[in-house]
Amino acid sequence: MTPHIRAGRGQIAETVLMPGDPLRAKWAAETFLDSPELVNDVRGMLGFTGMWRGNRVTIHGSGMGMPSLSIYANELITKYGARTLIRIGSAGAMQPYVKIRDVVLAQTASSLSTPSRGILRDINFAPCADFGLLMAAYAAAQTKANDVHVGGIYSSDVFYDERPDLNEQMTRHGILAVEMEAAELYSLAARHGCRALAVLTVSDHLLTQEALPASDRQSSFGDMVEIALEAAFA
Ligand SMILES: O=P(O)(O)O[C@H]1O[C@H](CO)[C@@H](O)[C@H]1O
Ligand SMILES: O=c1cc[nH]c(=O)[nH]1
Repeated sequence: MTPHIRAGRGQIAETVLMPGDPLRAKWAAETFLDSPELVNDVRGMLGFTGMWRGNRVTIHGSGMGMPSLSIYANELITKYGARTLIRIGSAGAMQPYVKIRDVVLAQTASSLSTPSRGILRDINFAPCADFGLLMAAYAAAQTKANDVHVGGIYSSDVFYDERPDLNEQMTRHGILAVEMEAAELYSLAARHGCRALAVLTVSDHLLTQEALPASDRQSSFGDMVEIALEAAFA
């Protein structure tokens, strides 16, 4: 047990999928895992452990934003022995050729800052995905219906950004999409020698202002979950 996770030590798998939304964790566990067991509900943050094709997997919410993800990822890694952490999140497209429901594999995650900044200080660390997971996810994505893009994303501290110039620079520098957790996940994984990847589904478009409803973000991003599971156990 930790301050934020009530699971016993053996109840968390070495492979953890992390959506921001706890109800996406519930939907994904009930849809894709055999015999999913609820292992956490502290503060309403849901975690489930079950089996996928004979492999043990935990699907645990991260909450929104890097400080929240940092709490759960730290505890999952240091107290429960998680070794492979794959974020399954929604994102806002920042390029005209990236469409709603496309999948984005985050090769790198730029940010203005992360919770790890306190440790890294003046180091302009470049958080990046595990290459093996990235390659396996790209291969898995070729078998799915939606288009896949691989490249840099932007992990923002805010959803409602009042600096349009910032998004313009991200778009100008080829950033594919914005979300709010991957940079800290990659930094933590690097520090603890774990594998990490963010597999994202485009739910919003910053250039066209399209946006999917909350119900779709919660329970319709199946390709992303399958890609994450296939990559984890490739
Ligand atoms: O859908 P999730 O995984 O929560 O991810 C995205 O959605 C939230 C904002 O709506 C942020 O957490 C952002 O990163
Ligand atoms: O952080 C996020 C997530 C989804 N859509 C956005 O526009 N931003």
